[in-house]
Amino acid sequence: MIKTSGLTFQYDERDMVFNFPDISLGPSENLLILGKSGVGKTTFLHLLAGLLTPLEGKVEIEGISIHSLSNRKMDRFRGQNIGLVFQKNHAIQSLNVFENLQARLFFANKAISNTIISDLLEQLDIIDCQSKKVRELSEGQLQRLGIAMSVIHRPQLILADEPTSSLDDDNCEAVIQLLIDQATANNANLIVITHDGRIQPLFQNSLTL
Ligand SMILES: Nc1ncnc2c1ncn2[C@@H]1O[C@H](COP(=O)(O)OP(=O)(O)OP(=O)(O)O)[C@@H](O)[C@H]1O
Repeated sequence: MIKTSGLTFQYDERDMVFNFPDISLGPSENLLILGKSGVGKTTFLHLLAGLLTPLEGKVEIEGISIHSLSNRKMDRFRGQNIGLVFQKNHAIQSLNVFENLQARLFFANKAISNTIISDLLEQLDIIDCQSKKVRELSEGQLQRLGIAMSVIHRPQLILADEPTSSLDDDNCEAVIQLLIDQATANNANLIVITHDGRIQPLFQNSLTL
């Protein structure tokens, strides 16, 4: 569950102040955040992930006010409870697909289960790539690995930044459906930011910044 109240943010004293709307999602609810380029979507997502500190207001995830945590506790909280899907893949190039997921579980301080990894790779249809190095993957396979890495540790909150901007309609819907399925399977919240209106019908809630 995630709830925000009165969130504002400013990059620098001379910059404009962003005022973000309050959001509140119950168990397993998802949200699409739309908005034109430059309106502050990524900034909002980074506040929700605890990567930026608000000027005012708070973000509560599973009842914890995340910006009141120390940096060390915040890093640990994020590693264990949040799954981030970025436009650019953050997998470790020198490891293969399977090893990347083992590493993700290690860094989240979760037990390393090869069965859970295999099951997820099966679900995402990249089991045949498990021994491939990251640089040997196609764009679509890389995107699936990105999703696998964001959900393998069963986070309570999945945050995705423009996951579909470079995809055709079929792949766009497939990627969003994968994220929704993973969130539902783990009883997690999913928040996606985009300027891609194609995916709006797949979401329970949406708001425009
Ligand atoms: N580190 C930064 N320092 C100063 N200004 C920044 C910084 N990052 C972003 N901004 C500015 O804040 C505004 C919002 O940026 P943000 O990336 O949140 O927008 P966005 O809605 O995600 O845009 P896009 O859809 O193009 O990715 C932009 O005007 C941007 O130039």
